[in-house]
Amino acid sequence: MWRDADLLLSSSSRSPFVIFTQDDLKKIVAYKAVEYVKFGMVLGLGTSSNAKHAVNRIGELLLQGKLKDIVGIPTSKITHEQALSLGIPLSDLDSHPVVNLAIDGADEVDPFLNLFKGRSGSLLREKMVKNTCKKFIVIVDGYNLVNYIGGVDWPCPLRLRKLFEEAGCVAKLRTFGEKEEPYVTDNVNFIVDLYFKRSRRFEGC
Ligand SMILES: O=C[C@H](O)[C@H](O)[C@H](O)COP(=O)(O)O
Repeated sequence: MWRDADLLLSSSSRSPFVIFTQDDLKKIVAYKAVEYVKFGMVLGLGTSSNAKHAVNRIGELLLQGKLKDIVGIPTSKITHEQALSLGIPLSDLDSHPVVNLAIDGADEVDPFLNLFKGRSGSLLREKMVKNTCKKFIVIVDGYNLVNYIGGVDWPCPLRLRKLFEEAGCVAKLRTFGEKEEPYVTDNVNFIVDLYFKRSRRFEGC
């Protein structure tokens, strides 16, 4: 199945084929997103397999002196620890209530750019950062592209415990390390992994 396969892409008609893994592609879009980071910004640091690469890149640029005077607001404990280990200065929304730019991932993206988020269990802080940021960049890869939100056969974490009790459903609150609650948002700045899109030509390889 193409989603599970390594991707075979040609960077130009003359150069040899290059094999990109799924993780390589996540890194490419994450690095592209980090190009929007400027000196002096307050940054929302997202929590996802894609955003992880963005945080790494921010740390790398800081170390190289190519980025200065930024402060990060992590959206989860795991991102907090990652950023700390990279020497990224951190703060919180109490001290920095306005976030200039947030970079995060998403679980699902439909053709109208509606998003589904929250399966990685860090949604509360993600929501708070998203609601205060001036610019929100969501980085996704081909795994996340769906025809319609909620159509993928994955668990859908909800906080609507009481709403479904009458129907005999029992809600389970998931904790850190699992997936917690979803939300759908739209009208965001959005970078689609173009490399992955192109790779569809190689579907079946
Ligand atoms: O709660 C988690 C966030 O909304 C994540 O951004 C989302 O679950 C995507 O994470 P991943 O890229 O690790 O699947």
